[in-house]
Amino acid sequence: CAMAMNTKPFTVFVEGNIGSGKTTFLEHFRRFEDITLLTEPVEEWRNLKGWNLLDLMYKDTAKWAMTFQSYVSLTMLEMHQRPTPTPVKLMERSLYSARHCFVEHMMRSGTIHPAEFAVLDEWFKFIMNHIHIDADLIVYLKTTPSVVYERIKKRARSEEQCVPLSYIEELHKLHEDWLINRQHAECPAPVLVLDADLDLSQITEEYKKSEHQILRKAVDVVMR
Ligand SMILES: Cc1cc2cn([C@H]3C[C@H](O)[C@@H](CO)O3)c(=O)nc2[nH]1
Repeated sequence: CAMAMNTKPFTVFVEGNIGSGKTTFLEHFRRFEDITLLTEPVEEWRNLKGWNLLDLMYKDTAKWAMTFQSYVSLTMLEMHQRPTPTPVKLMERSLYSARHCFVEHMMRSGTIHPAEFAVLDEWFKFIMNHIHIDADLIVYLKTTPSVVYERIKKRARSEEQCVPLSYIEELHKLHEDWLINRQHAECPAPVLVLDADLDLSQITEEYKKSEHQILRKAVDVVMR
């Protein structure tokens, strides 16, 4: 059903560690015509005018992490701002996980210089204070670091093969601080936690739990 352009879509962020199954989760909703799926623009990060920023970041993190996260945040902002013709919009990750998980980790681990962190943080604060970001629900694909570490090995995305378990564990803790302990207030959306350790066969039940909640909200938005 066409969306009256004056109402905002019910916007869902799908968040979780590397290898937690976000893309698989989003693809589960591909069949619904009333939902717009915005998957992580990894291909844009892999080819910005011929430069593979993702690979550069993993290969020489100290040199390229700031540049990479700066571009990731720009692509995220573009996705947040992209007009959505459907009542529901599902996004893979967000400006919030960019700042509170990835940039935060890079600052704490000393991967980026405090001056670089300060610049990224000023951009984030400016956006938070001047641009309205829709956020109605966060689906958190909660995983155990060792489980996703094995998946990353199996998935064998070339740039990630040197990712150590310690990085996955630190990213997990930052997701928990943000989504379970709610240590950051900019994104007040409720969090639906799914057990994403489940393997593909079992996880359909978990998806059904979120599907009901998301689609019911979509009906509310359309009927508003
Ligand atoms: C918002 C955001 C997403 C994101 C992904 N990544 C990395 C993790 C994975 O290896 C790959 C695809 O998610 O990109 C990152 O380093 N920083 C990020 N920030």
